[in-house]
Amino acid sequence: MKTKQERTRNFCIIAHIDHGKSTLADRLIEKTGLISKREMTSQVLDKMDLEQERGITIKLQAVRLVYHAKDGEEYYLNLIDTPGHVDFTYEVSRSLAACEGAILIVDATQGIQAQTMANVYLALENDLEIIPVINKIDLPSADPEMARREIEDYIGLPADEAPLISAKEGLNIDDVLEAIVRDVPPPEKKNKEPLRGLIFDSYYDQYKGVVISTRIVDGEIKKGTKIKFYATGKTFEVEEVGIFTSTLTPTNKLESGDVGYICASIKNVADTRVGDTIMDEENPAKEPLPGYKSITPMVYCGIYPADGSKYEDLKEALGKLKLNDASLLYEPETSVALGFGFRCGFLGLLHLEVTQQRIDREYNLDIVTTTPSVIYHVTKTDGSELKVDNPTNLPPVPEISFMEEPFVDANIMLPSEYVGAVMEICQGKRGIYKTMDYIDENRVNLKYEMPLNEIIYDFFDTLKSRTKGYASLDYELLDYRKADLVKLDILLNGEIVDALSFIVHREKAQTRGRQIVKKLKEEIPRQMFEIPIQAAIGGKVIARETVRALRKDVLSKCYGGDITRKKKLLEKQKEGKKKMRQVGKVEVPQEAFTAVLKLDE
Ligand SMILES: Nc1nc2c(ncn2[C@@H]2O[C@H](COP(=O)(O)OP(=O)(O)OP(=O)(O)O)[C@@H](O)[C@H]2O)c(=O)[nH]1
Repeated sequence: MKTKQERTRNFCIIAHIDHGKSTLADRLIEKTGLISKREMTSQVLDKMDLEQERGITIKLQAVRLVYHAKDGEEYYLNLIDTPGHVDFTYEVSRSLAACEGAILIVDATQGIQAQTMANVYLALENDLEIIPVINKIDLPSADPEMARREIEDYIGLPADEAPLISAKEGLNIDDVLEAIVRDVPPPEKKNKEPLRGLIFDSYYDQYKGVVISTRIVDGEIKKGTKIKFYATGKTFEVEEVGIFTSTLTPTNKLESGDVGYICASIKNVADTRVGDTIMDEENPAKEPLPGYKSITPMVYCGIYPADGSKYEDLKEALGKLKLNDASLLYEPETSVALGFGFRCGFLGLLHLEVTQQRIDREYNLDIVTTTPSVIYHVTKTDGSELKVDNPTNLPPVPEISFMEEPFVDANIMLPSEYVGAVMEICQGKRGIYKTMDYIDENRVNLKYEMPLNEIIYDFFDTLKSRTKGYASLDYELLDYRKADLVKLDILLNGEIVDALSFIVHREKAQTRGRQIVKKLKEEIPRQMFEIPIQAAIGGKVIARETVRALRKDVLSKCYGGDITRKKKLLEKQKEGKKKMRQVGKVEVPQEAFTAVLKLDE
């Protein structure tokens, strides 16, 4: 009879988006009988509504499965879910650090994609045993041989015995479970050492306070243990420990090798940083677990209530979102054009979009967001340095000695026929070509170094549309580089609209300026007076359009006509007005603030 620890496997599933991670997780859960098929709503692991709708995994979750293997033993399989998007790379890496093995799903119709590789590298960095699995073999266009070849040739993993499965139809799922038992090493047991637990996730629960997901690496933890978090230095007394089944199930203790949860009346998720080490306050380990990083947002924008009187509601909504999202930053800011609002920091564009949608949907608030910005490093002529995430805070030009912008390493995987088109896009975005390798005879991996501020303007959408959706992208921050950057202001009726200013490379300022004034002309309705729309750099106008004045009284059409029609027209106008922002004398529709983000290059 094997010990409990010999019968434990900690693993996660890694894949490119949409290759079937959540679907396979569901099948594994179903097969091991944790939840009966009838009870199962689809995709248990993706708990948040929005995640289900967008088909992406945002919050990490873990679950313990009990599997009766063919060798007659009963195994405890701890499945740790990982978020599936580039914005959450650090969280993925910490989840992987909680495991000994990873199932690598490759879609048999698509082969290896950018995030397949990004995830493989993360798994290798964490010394995980990788088990390749080829999914979607039920589809007529599936080519399992191609997927196998790519796994062997490009990743360098033997794939002869890779299970060929259909997660959707539940085909060959047993092969995956057996491979986990056979190939993933059991956790090392180090019960005698002082406690060290890795935090790989946490969320706020109304009744229990913060619930921490942890992998106990050394020692043990139980109710009453006084714990200390290494990075934040905060101390708490443990109230409950347990494991994740379909709910939280309390246990007496968690010990070395276990994956489970801890509650300790913690009020603030920011005290429980992903990657931090849980220690025993009375018997602290000498060193924390490796790999802790405090993550900083890369993309910033202003968020304002569309209706100024809803400021307090927006504040409350952000506060609640922050309860479960330690990486969301916000602080009050004011804008001349938009009034009172918040400057918010995000891990990336997807994180921004998801937050925007949650405010809209869960809190039913109409918001206006300003142009997203990256963080620029500015060195002033007096030698001082500052970081600027809001164009409005850029010092006057004569005070700036030079500016630096963040660059990323971008990996783009695509069918070779689109190489020309993609190179053109990258070059247009100031990309610097590095290498091109063949994944197989039809697909290539292109590497570029690119300014992050170009990626946040529509790069991903352009890439997808020019490659019929076949290109996949992954990027990570590389360094900061000097660049000739300028602040582009937009003036309406001669006044700068601060919410529309942004920082751009000088070479692109002219084109962008022209595009924006043109777009704004389409968005801004004619008013009683003529409205000049100008783009300017440091007071010098580089582009201009004019919205001509309304000449006729709109109501004149109905003059003497029937009164209901007139009323309707007035009501319609009133409704239209609600969505308008008053900027100086000019009424600007809310959409205008975001329309400038979607410019065709
Ligand atoms: N035909 C077929 N479709 C599948 C199979 N597995 C998954 N799918 C479909 O592929 C799509 C993506 O599957 P998910 O499981 O949501 O993918 P995912 O990798 O979890 O995606 P993220 O959570 O965004 O990372 C869904 O529409 C699934 O129904 C399969 O074996 N066969």
